[in-house]
Amino acid sequence: MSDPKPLLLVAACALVDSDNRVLIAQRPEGKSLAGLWEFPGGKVEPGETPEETVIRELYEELGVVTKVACLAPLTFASHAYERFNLLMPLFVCRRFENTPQSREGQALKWVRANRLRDWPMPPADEPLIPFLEDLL
Ligand SMILES: Nc1nc2c([nH]c(=O)n2[C@@H]2O[C@H](COP(=O)(O)OP(=O)(O)OP(=O)(O)O)[C@@H](O)[C@H]2O)c(=O)[nH]1
Repeated sequence: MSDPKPLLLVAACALVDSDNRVLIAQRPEGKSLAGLWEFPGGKVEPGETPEETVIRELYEELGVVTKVACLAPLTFASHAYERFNLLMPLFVCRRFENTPQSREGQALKWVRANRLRDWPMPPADEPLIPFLEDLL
């Protein structure tokens, strides 16, 4: 019998600009799911709240500064990947400082919610799109 699949907690954020577009980032070569477009975020480290994870990752990946009060929970993704089960809360953030810049070599794109399907995303993300379309 193989070990039960671990539950991986990842926190992600849809940054929304003044034109109601959402930021997506392309996963770089060499990582799992390379080439797919995703919402900024990452694994929740021990002792972190998901909000703290998002704030840390936005800064590390994009140089963006925000705070807990500017993160609104929108929905979550739950997806069974081959090696783990992903649970991923998705926050929305409209108030942040600094223009997002690619700090880890990832391509960035601002897209309208109703155009997100034009950009291939990980399977866990597809059910998130209607929530963003409704909101934006
Ligand atoms: N940040 C982010 N991760 C996502 C999204 N959708 C999705 O399935 N994931 C998965 O959640 C995990 C995020 O972890 P991470 O971003 O810290 O991991 P990582 O780059 O070190 O990649 P790796 O450890 O999978 O190679 C990855 O397995 C990624 O495939 C998303 O929209 N944003």
